[in-house]
Amino acid sequence: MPDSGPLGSPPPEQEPTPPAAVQDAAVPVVHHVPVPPTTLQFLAALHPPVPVPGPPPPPAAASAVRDMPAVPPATSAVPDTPAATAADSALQRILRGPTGLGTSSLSLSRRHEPLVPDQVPPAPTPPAEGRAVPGLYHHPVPEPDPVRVEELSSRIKRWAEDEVQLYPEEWEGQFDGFSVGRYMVGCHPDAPTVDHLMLATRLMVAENALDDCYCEDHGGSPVGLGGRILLAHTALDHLHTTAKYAPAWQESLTSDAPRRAYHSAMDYFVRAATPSQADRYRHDMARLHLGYLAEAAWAQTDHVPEVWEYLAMRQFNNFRPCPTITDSVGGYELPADLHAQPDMQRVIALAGNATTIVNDLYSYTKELNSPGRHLNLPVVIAEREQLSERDAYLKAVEVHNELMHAFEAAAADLAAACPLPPVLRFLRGVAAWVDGNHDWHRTNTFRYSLPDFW
Ligand SMILES: CC(C)=CCC/C(C)=C(/C)COP(=O)(O)OP(=O)(O)O
Ligand SMILES: [Mg+2]
Repeated sequence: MPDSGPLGSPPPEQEPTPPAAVQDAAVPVVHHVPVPPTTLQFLAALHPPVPVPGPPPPPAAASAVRDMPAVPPATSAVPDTPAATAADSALQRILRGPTGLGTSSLSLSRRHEPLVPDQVPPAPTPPAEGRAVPGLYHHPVPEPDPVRVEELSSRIKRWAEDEVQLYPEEWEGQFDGFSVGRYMVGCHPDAPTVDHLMLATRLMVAENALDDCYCEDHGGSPVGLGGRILLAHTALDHLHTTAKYAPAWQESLTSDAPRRAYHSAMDYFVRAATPSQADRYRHDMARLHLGYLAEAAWAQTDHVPEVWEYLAMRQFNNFRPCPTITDSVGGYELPADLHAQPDMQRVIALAGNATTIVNDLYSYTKELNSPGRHLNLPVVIAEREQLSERDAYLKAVEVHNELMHAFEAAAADLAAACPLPPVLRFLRGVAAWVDGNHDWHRTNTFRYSLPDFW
């Protein structure tokens, strides 16, 4: 059980205690008054200019690269097409934090209470290093709050080591290098407390533990994956069975690191979230597991899918379960019927797809150097469309950019059509997750490096 740290917050059995979320569970009716269309004029910018480190000077050869936009300017969004400009301005109008009486709790820019209220503000943290993929459409984000990052990093490590015995000593460096604290602080700027951030962070660690240990390079294999994944899934979606067989299932939940992590992280989450938020998460994890199985089936037969088939698999083997808990982490609830709307489902799918192709681009060299053939979008495009590695990679950047623009356009349309406060806040939360995810990939030079294509 982690202690609650200097915040002096209650132990996890009682925390986090977002009264709104609990109330929403009991009273699923949305009481927010619909905001008139003029809402858009009341919104403050979601993506204010943010200083980001300039890229290293491009090598002389870079000037020979045709059709590549200039390396992103040091502030604001990085547009790449005329369509981008239109979508940008629409999104910026819509995804702004509201102002005016009674709206402060809906604003991402309000962020959170200072951890130590009387402390003199520390000097601004210098931006972390790491180069963005040239030509990638993205939004730079402010440097994640270092005080929060430190607190969260230390608490998650205590959870990993003391509560779920996640890794043997020799993997500690990799755990630290993953920088999950920085990741989650950057992705959830509206989390009210570190306890709320811990919900997302435990789940993120658990999701990666299962991927590494069951599917990838920490003992994973496609052989027998279906059985292992199904049994691990019961840590999220419990087995209800007879008295004779229940104890064996219960015991299985402690039998390996992924299951210990899933079980514990879900236990905290269920106690903090509403039943429909927990069920949303289970559904998203079932999607994720389905994606792992398709990837494994193709790996077993060394099958390279067509590009669209790969994109379909990657829509399931996807970051989706992470942005879709943004309301639980923010201490409010997007009601289930609004979450289920087809337009919202499209926004979520596009956001998940853009974030996941970001991973394909940043992890490209890591995956090239791993044993066997590791599918990612550039690899599949190269194989299926008979392109050079470089041209395929650049084409994958274009695919990503189109997904990002589609996400932003769909979010803007939905915000205009349904400007309810929890919808707007959820959309802003998903957009913040998309941006934070990019920033974590860009800056995680321990894990990722870019290919030498520019
Ligand atoms: C939900 C979650 C965080 C799962 C982890 C696996 C996943 C769905 C990703 C999008 C990460 O992709 P990948 O397995 O390729 O990760 P690395 O490239 O090894 O970082
Ligand atoms: Mg990857």
